[in-house]
Amino acid sequence: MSTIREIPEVAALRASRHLIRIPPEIDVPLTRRVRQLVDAPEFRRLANISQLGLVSLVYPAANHTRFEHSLGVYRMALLYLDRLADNDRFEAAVPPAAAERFLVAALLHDLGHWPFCHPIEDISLRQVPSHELFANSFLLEGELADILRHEWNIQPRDVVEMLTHKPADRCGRLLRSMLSGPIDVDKMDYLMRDSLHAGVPYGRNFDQPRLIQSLCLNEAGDTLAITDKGKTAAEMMVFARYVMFSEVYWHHAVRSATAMLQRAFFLLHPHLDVDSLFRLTEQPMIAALRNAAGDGPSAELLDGLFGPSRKLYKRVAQCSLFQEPALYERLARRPYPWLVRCAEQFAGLASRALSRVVAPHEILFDAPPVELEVEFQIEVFFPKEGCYRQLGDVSPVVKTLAKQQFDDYVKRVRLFAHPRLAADLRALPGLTDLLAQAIDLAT
Ligand SMILES: Cc1cn([C@H]2C[C@H](O)[C@@H](COP(=O)(O)OP(=O)(O)OP(=O)(O)O)O2)c(=O)[nH]c1=O
Repeated sequence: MSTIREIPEVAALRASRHLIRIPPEIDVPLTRRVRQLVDAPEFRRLANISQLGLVSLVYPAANHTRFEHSLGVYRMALLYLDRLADNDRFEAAVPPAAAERFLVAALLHDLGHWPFCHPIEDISLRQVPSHELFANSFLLEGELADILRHEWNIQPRDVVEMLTHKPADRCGRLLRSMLSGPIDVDKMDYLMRDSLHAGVPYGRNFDQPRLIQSLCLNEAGDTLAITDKGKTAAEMMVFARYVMFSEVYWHHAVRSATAMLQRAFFLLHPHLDVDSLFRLTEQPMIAALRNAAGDGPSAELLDGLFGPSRKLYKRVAQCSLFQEPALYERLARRPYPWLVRCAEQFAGLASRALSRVVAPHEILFDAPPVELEVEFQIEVFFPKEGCYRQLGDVSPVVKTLAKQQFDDYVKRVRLFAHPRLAADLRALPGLTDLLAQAIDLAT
């Protein structure tokens, strides 16, 4: 095999047999060695982990799995390679063997995800590994590792490196930007797929084929870029991501459910064996958490999420950076245990103000996590002028939505309370002072 187009999987893009169908009417071509990976237990596990976790409590059809998404990402990786195979600079920089490793890395990029991975990772507990690190145990040994070695002639360690390390060489940097960057194969699939299953148009409202058609290399030749033909599609993708965050991933009821799970996990984690817990699929993990909760405070939180009736905590107060910058700045990107202390202090103050017992777990503070989202920095090539410019410099939409603190626009600070308390707390005349006092006491 001497060219990218001769890679059997890229050639199979034009095949009419051995296809897996995924929504929306997309055929993913399978070669024998791809099927072997997809059928391996480490990959099958993803068929029992939902992509969006608690989002389905708000958007009931958002039940698609990491398995479906991974197949979508793999097909997207094939389309990227097929397009870039026409690019002389790409062909010169990326040998076919490296392109094959990229395909495998795209397919396996989510192997380390466990159920409800994002909310749990976001609270940054010492005992919780990153999902990228957790993937090592599924990638480096077992059936899947044997298939990589014997059927693909790929060392599992090289896939781990491609997914987790900052590469020093040009080829590595280029492939890495296709796996994790502003227009990576992951975002291209999940924005469309999450939007489709949630039943909203926002994440699908950009011209994917046009964007793929415009893929090229940046001026230095070590990162993915686009030509000016893809500029509008890229701007609309930035907007799609912004709206998906505000309407789906950071929807207030999704955040209520997220804050409930985070507090339950935080209360339980000293008694959990996280390594074996994270190997479970979704339903067994829920059962293990509820079992560990017994009749302690986390049981009520977990029951509201996973019990026979849905009882999400209600909003008592919320603000963005623009509404209340001082309050926002005090709560955003602070360590999670400190947010729990704020909630405990607020529960004490609220007990006095309402003259009834408010238990600490009945109050939840939710705020943007420490980790910031990826910035949308991408070069645009203007062939007529023969120059490259940053998309943010030629697009007011991107400048506003992506360059300047994407997180502060879409992620709010919120105070949630148990439904039996929320209305009374909202009616308290001194609520804002109570909030400020709780933060002072926790600091
Ligand atoms: C941030 C976030 C993402 N998600 C979903 C949206 C996507 O389907 C998926 C994205 O996460 P991943 O697939 O883990 O990818 P990522 O974190 O590398 O994403 P990005 O490149 O955007 O930084 O998780 C949530 O459900 N809740 C969240 O709070």
